[in-house]
Amino acid sequence: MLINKELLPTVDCADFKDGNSKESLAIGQKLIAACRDVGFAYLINTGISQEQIDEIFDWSARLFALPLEAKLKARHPPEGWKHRGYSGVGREQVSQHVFDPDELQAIRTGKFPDFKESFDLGNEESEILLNIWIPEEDLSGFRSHAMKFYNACREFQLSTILPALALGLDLPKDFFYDYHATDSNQLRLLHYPGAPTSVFESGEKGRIGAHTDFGTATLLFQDDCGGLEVESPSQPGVFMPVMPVPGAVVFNIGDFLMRWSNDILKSTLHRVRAPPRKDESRSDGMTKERFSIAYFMGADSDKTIDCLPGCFGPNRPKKYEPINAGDYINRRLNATY
Ligand SMILES: O=C(O)CCC(=O)C(=O)O
Ligand SMILES: [Fe+2]
Repeated sequence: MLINKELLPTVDCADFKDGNSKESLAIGQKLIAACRDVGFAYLINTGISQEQIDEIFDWSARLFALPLEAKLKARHPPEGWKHRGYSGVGREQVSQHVFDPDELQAIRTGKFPDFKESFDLGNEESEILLNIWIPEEDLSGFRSHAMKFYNACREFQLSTILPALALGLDLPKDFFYDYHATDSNQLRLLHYPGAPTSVFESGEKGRIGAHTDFGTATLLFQDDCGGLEVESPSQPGVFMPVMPVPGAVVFNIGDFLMRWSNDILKSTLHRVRAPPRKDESRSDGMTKERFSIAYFMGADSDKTIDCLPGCFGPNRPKKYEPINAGDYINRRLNATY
C-alpha cells in the first residue's frame, strides 16, 4: 500500500514570488503535475502563517461552542446556492454523481449521514450573496477576524495559485484572473462533533461522505485529528489517509476546473471518516471532535468558459460544451441542500 507521503506531492511555493522567474514556472509545472496525477497536493510556504491559521481555528472553536440559539441567529437560507451563514448538524448531505457503490448504498440506507456543522462566508462587497453574521454581542470580533483570514486566502489565490496554474498549463500568467475577478469564493468553517466511537463504526454517523468539490480549486486547513481520505489515483475505490502535516495546506481542484481542462486535470473523490483509533488501551470509547476550514475558489458567475487552450486538439476533441460558471455551480449547490 502506498504511504501517505507518496500519495500527495508537496509543492513548495516559497520561490514563486512575482511569478516571472524560471523557479515560478517550475512551481506551476509541479502543481499542474499534481492536479493531473492525483488532484491533490500539500502546499508549503504559502505565506499564510501558522499563527494566522491557529487564530482562525480558535475563532472557529469559539463559534461552534456557542449555544445553538446564538448560532441560529445567522441561519443559512433554505436555498442551497445561498452559501452563507450557519448550518446545523444534519442540514447538509453532500451528494455526488460518481459515488463509490458502497458509499451510495450507505447514504441510501441512511448510514454514515454527515455529522457536522458549518459556517460559510464570502466577499463582504458581494451584491448577490450577502454574508450572514452572528450578532457582534454574541461573538465580538469574529467578523473582522474571519474576513482577515478570508482575505489572506484570497491574496494567496491571486498571488500564487491562479498564476501557478496558468504557467503550469503553458498559458499567460494572468489567464485565470479574468475568470476570477469578482471574488466568488467561499470560506467554510467546519466542525465535526465528537461522539462515541461505536456510532461511527456502526455507520449510524459519518463525517463527510465521498464527494468531489464543485469549483475551481480548494485550500483545506485541518486540525491534528485526522480522518481526511482521498481516493487513490491507482486504485479506484481505495481511500488513502491524508494526514495533517504541520505547516502544510492541502490543495485540490474541483469539477469545474476538471471540465475546463477537458478532464486532463483530476477532481478527486475525498471524504472524512472518524480517525483510526490510535491507542486502544487509552481509548475512552469516544472519537474526538474535528475542526477544518476550507477556502473554495470559484469562477465569476457571469463568465462562460470553453475548453482551456492546449487541452484539446486533433487527438483530444473537446468533451464539453461551453458553460456559464454560475449555472454550473448553482446546479451543484442546489443538489446538496
Ligand atoms: O473537513 C475536511 O477535511 C474536508 C471538507 C471537505 O472536503 C469539503 O467541505 O468539501
Ligand atoms: Fe471537499
